[in-house]
Order: sequence, then structure tokens, then C-alpha cells
Amino acid sequence: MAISAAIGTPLETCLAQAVDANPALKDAAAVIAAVARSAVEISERIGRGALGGDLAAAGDHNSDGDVQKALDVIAHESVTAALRGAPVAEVASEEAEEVMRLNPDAPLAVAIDPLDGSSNIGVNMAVGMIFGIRPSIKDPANPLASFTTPGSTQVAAGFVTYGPATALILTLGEGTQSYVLDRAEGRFKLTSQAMSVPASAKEFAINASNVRHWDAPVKAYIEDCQRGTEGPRDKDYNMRWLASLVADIQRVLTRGGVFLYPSDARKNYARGRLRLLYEVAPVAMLVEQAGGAATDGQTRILDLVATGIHERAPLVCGSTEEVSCVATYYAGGKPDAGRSPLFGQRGLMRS
Ligand SMILES: O=P(O)(O)OC[C@H]1O[C@](O)(COP(=O)(O)O)[C@@H](O)[C@@H]1O
Ligand SMILES: [Mg+2]
Ligand SMILES: [Mg+2]
Repeated sequence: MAISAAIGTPLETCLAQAVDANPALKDAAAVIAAVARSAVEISERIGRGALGGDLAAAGDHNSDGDVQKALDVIAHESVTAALRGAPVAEVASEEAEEVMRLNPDAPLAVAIDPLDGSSNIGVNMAVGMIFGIRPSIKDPANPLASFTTPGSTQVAAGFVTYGPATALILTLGEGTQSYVLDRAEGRFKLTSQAMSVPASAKEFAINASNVRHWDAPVKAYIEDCQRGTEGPRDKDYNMRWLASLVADIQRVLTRGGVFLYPSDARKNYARGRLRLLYEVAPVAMLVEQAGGAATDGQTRILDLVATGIHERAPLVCGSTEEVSCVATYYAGGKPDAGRSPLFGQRGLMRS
């Protein structure tokens, strides 16, 4: 349901309007309201910085082998407590090894990254939360059933960015909206009814320290971006990398660009770093709903099916021109955009 409410309308009112227009969204709206309440709590905690204790204090390891920081655990506890009061049967959280069972008869399942961008905890940089909401599939023989369907089965998805402003980026399956936390009132208010990713862009985001591990197509694509107007892309690119998926994607949703966390040759990185259910699939839905594209290099993310709740997937997403250009490199080609002959001549002229 596209949101037609005026800018500044509270989230709860926008959700109520969406439910009026499509009653099937009632349960998803209740889940989103619960997630938003938790986000307000976490935002306040983050806003206190070191005054609220050492949020970066190291604890145990999570299912992926990452060290859990204090804020990872605080966020997980806050959001799962909120979801207990919502129509949620199962939760797949980054910070829990197994699927958590909440309200067995409830209609929905939620995949959640309670705290995204953990390396930014404690240094006053943007972090966030990511979630994808799916139908709960009641299959006693398969405890993972709700999470082993394609990302296209998500009924809603969103993320929160705890940055200079706390923002909620949301899709209920038709368009992507943004909200900002009004700190004085402790609630989110609509700031964009329809985010739109420009089709072409001149910014790429990738952790360039991994260049020696990348696959040949990613290396070739980034090299050609770096060659700027002297290469086949014929435009000068800028690079941005915040090490916080939510913040990088909020930028891409706002002014375009491409984000890549590709597979690479490091141990355990054959499918990149990001997790399919609670990072990659929700982001893909948000980006597609804003007119962008999301693939694993070649295949549409929303067609991928997880086989385990912490499974990873490579992610290439953002402006359609860039995402399809990366796919061209993966398919063994080079972009021509009608430019190859000219580029050849210019290359000759410049040599
Ligand atoms: O440290 P790297 O390899 O650049 O990875 C950064 C990526 O890892 C993440 O922090 C992974 O998320 P978590 O912090 O939830 O584990 C992304 O937000 C970010 O894009
Ligand atoms: Mg994350
Ligand atoms: Mg996380």
C-alpha cells in the first residue's frame, strides 16, 4: 500500500491508513509498531553514548563467530521483548543461534539484525537495526519452514538508522517510505512517502581493503569505476564506505549509488559477509520498492532461498544501471553503453 499521508504524519497514523486500505496488513503493522517502540528505546540508549556505560564492551561470540558487544545484546533483548507482544510466531535473530519461538499460533515470522554495523559501536558512528517480516509456516517437521522461502515472500521490511537523526525506512510491499524519530515526542514521523533510487549514479560503496580477495568481475568493475572519465564508464566516481549497511543503504536510497559486499576468497567469505535473511533480503525489498535493483552479482536477491537462518549472501544493490553493469562483468562482458569504439579512439588519442 503506497502511503499518501502528509509529511510529518506519525507512523501509527500511517500504519492505520495502510491497514484501512488493506486489512491483510494488520498483523505486519502491529509488528512494525513493536519494532519502532524498541527502536525508540535503543535510540535513547545510544544517544547517551558512554554516559550510559560501555556499549562496546565485549561479551560472548554470536552464531557467526562475531564477538557480541554490549549493545548487540541490549538491542536483541529490547527488540525480542517488543516482538513477544506482537503477532509473531518465530524470530530469527543474528544474536540467537536457533529460531526463537514466541507466540506459536501467531501468523508472522520475523528475521532481525538487532544491531547492524557493530564495528561502529562506541565510536559515535551510525549503527542500526534491520528486519524482514514473513508469513509463519506451521510445519512441525521443519522448524525453519518460515525462513526457507524466497525473499519475495516478505510482506514488509525495514531498517532503522541510529545516526545524527534516528530514521526508520519501511516498505509494506508498495513503495519505500522514510520516517524520522521526533525526539521531543518519542515517535516516528513521515519524511518521505516514496523514496526513489536514481537509475544512474557516480558513487560506489565497497570495503576496498579486500581488493586482493575479490573475484575478477568485481575487481574489473571497481577498477573501471576508478578509471573514471579515462575508462569505459566515462564518468568520475566517488567512494563511500561507512561499515554500517543501514547507513550506506540509506544514502543509496536517498541519492543513488551502488553498494557491494561481494563474495571473496577469504575463509568463510565464499558468500560474502552479510546474512541473507536479516540483512540482504530486507534491504533488497526496500531497494526494489524504491526503484533500484539488488542481486548477488547475477541473481535477483529476492529469488534466493535460505537453507539456514544465518546463511550469507553476496549483495550488489542500488542504482539499476550500476547493478546491471556489475552483472555484465559477472557474465564475462564489459559495458559498452555504445562507448567501446569511442573509448578505443579516445584511448588512442590519449596515449
Ligand atoms: O567490517 P566490514 O568487512 O567492512 O563489514 C561491514 C559490514 O558488516 C556489517 O557490520 C555486518 O553487520 P553486523 O554488525 O550486524 O554483524 C554491516 O553493517 C557492514 O556493511
Ligand atoms: Mg548487520
Ligand atoms: Mg548485527
